[in-house]
Amino acid sequence: MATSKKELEAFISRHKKLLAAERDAEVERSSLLLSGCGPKLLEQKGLGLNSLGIVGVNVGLGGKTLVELERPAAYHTSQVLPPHTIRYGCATTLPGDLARIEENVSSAAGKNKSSSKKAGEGKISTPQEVEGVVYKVSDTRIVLAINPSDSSDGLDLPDRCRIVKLANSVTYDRRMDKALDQLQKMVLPSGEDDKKRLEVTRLTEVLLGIAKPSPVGEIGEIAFFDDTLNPSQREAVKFALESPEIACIHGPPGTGKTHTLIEIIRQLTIVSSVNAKPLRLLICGASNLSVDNILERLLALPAPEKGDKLKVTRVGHPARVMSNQGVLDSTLEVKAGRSEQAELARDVKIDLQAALDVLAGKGKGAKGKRPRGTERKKLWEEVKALRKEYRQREGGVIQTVLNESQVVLATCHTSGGRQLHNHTFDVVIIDEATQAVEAVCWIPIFKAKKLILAGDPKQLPPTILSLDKSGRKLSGTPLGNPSLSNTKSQKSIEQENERKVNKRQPTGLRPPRTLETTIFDRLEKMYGPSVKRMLTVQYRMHEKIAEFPSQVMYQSKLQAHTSVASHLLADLSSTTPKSDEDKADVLSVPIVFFDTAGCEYFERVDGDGDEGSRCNENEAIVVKKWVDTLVENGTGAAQIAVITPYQAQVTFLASILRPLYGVDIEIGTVDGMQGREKEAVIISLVRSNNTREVGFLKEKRRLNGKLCIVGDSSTVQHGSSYLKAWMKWLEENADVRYAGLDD
Ligand SMILES: Nc1ncnc2c1ncn2[C@@H]1O[C@H](COP(=O)(O)OP(=O)(O)OP(=O)(O)O)[C@@H](O)[C@H]1O
Repeated sequence: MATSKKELEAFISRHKKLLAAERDAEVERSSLLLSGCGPKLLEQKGLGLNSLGIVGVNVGLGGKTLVELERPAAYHTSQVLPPHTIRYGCATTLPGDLARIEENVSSAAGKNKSSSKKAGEGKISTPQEVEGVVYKVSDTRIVLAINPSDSSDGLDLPDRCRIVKLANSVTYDRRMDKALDQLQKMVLPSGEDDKKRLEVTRLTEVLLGIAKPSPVGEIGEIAFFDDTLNPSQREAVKFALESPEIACIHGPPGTGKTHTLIEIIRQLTIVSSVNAKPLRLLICGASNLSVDNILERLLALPAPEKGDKLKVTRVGHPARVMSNQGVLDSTLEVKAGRSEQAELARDVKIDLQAALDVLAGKGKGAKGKRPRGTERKKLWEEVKALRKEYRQREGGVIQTVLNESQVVLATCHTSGGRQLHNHTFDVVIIDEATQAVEAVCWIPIFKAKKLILAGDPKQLPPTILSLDKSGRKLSGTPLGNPSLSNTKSQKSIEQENERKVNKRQPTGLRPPRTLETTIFDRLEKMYGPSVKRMLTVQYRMHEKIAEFPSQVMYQSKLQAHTSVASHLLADLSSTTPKSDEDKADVLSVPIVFFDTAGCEYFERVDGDGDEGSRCNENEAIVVKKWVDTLVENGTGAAQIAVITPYQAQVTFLASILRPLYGVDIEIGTVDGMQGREKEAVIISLVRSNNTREVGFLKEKRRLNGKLCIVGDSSTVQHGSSYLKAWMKWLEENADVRYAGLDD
């Protein structure tokens, strides 16, 4: 099926076009928001933070200037930052949002100011404004990294400032474009120079259909480290070890995808019948969270009986604010800081910090006065020279740490940074590959000979903004999975899925229709089911709860492990039924459906709901009654989570539940949930919505006890065919109850 030159061209140019469209959409969205809103509204929308003070200007890795901001007590009663969306990492694996520090001015003035400039344009607008990438965020502090070159003519920040989010990193980030350029030069060299510089690996050829995957090598029996692995996990490990170039691991929620990856990592890093020498691995994830998840599990492994503990280094910033110490100690930054060579760099850093302090008016006897004029210029010259020296010394330390690391972990995007520039690896593993756009996956792929992808193509694809004129994703596919977007019954969805799987003929290299087509999807289409192994035992839900998703999305292949298959709330030692009736009706039923059809519980659009956020108060009251019943029967509030698709409903539910149950009970939208394990989950559907995914399925937590759905089957079934089928299934399989509030 060797891919033709024309097909390669079409594939790469389509990717470039889609990325450019995505960037335009992001810039347009940011500019619209910034020009249309004053500071107060921006803060309310989570796009700005007002009245901040600068608490530090420090030097970070790479000699970057790190500006730290907090809410000074003088302007605020609470130091805690209000809710906001300014992030230092996002779903598409980028490093952090682009934000601007500017003077805190009144609403009207701020509005004009913001509108004067488009997001992502230029760097420093006036001496009072500076743009940077969000480097770290905690509850009380936000840190921006300003590029050395951007601050080289002097940082002169206002005393009272604010931050506005200019854009997600997609807007300004070029690493993905660079990866596509590199791919193009590799496979479509325009001259001898390209040919000489960029050697095409067998892996690249296989990924693009230029060459077929090499035959799988038989490796015989494997001595597994983890003897609790189930047969599908063992098979996935074996497949990943014996595949010469690519292996995809399909892990539906709770099937132990991470568990399996950890075994693969352990196997690859030892000498065995498969590897004559321990291999060097690059482990990437679509998000910082996914990378940290693997890192935490690797750190928790027992020390090996013989030999050294695995040398693991995390490049980039751990996502969790409360990251455990082990995670922080594994970061390149901390490791580099602790090495002996670091002493040398440290001296320069101290001088550099001192010079920056003088510039910020914090020098000895400066009393807050910043040097001006020629003195300032001279100091900046000094800072520049010190920075250069620091970078060189620090570079040496970093390379030493990385050269000694057998396993390096980073987001796909971060793996394209300067620190890993000349590093190569035997294997690259990309976790949550179904939530990353293909271009970002290529960044680490260039560094390796073999690729292992893990993910679940049935869960939400990467978030894409670019829409065509008719409001559809660029271009072609309506929102969601095409197979689910027409009205079909559950049976026909199942049959169609079955047919698709059986009939699927491998295809050649096709240009993607949208950025939602991930590399995982594409390889499956290109090479058929033989390119992947699926994990088929889930450890999170009662078998009845998992039945519908298993049938519709996983061809009924998903089974519940015996530890969860029949687990009910009644099995918990903490639950104490009020009566035999409650024991049977409340604690021993896996799925309850409060169908509000006919009750006329109308939803309403939230007051300032420009995003059309909706709320259904009566439905919320049904939820509350059920929470009350669960708690009366001994279920702890901390064991309960309430999920709903709409922020307005979250707010209303919180207003009636928090006064009674405090912060223990978790209430949130599917995306915003914390991921703690819960025994009982309640879903408030509010109305028909077009998510093709039923919220609880995306849950990262254990949901083994009980699921309760509150919704109007007659409205909801007008949503996607998936929801329609789910409603039907619930009517037939759940314990359907009348949701009237007459009493
Ligand atoms: N072989 C196994 N034996 C016992 N428990 C297991 C096994 N595999 C996985 N589990 C348990 O299943 C749960 C899910 O595992 P894990 O977090 O690895 O899954 P995952 O597929 O990565 O999850 P996610 O849905 O978050 O992607 C965990 O509680 C884990 O301990």
